[in-house]
Amino acid sequence: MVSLSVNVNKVATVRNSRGGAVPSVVKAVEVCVAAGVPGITVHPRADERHITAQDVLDIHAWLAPQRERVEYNIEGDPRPDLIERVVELRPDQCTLVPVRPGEITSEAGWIPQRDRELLSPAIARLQAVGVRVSLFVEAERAAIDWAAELGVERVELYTEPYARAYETSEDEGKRSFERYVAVAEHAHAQGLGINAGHDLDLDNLGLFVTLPHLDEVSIGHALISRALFVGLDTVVREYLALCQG
Ligand SMILES: CC(=O)[C@@H](O)[C@H](O)COP(=O)(O)O
Ligand SMILES: NCC(=O)COP(=O)(O)O
Repeated sequence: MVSLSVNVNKVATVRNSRGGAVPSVVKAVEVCVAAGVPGITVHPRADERHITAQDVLDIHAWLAPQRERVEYNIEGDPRPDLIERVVELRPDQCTLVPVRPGEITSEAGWIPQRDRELLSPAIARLQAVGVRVSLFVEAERAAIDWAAELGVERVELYTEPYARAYETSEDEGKRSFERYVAVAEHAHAQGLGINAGHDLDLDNLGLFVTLPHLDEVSIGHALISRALFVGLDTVVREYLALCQG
């Protein structure tokens, strides 16, 4: 079975659009856990445009009694303050994701053979306190070899190219998926665990979860977006009932 880690960044995006505490990110985590998810993901960015340092702590505190059955995955670039926070909290997993100046969302995996001075000390520091490290990579053999060389436990395959191909047509999606299959086999042969994420949704996920050796998918944008529409009808009726007395 593939583990689902729900990324709650988007809940914080809505909250931050107005300030204050609504909607509560911890409450969203609570609902996800009550629904049965085995994982929660956050991606605290340096500018705190969604998940804040306080959210990382609050979610950690709420998850603490659940950690036997719910994994906490903190994603981000290996900037010193984030690595120190992760070392202090010791979540189950830290996914190291590159950041490009000005990006709206993640745009690519780590480029093989670059950023060793940045990645190696961060990986060593995290592993020394028992945090599993996953490296966000393109679905390419060279990226897998680079991850294996760096000694991480897992890779997270960047699935946006697959999502875009699937959007074009199911056949394109299948062709793209075959590339991921070959890369997953290669990663598994090197002893790496396999995660995947970015723009996975209810349409493209069915095929993707058949990827050999897939351990975990992390999904945020599409899942939270759909939750709005699944819930909107109920909420409008609640408000109508009050307005109509
Ligand atoms: C690594 C990855 O693909 C996702 O975590 C993505 O970066 C989500 O971050 P945003 O919510 O900031 O777009
Ligand atoms: N690691 C990917 C993730 O957490 C969620 O990505 P997305 O579903 O918001 O694109």
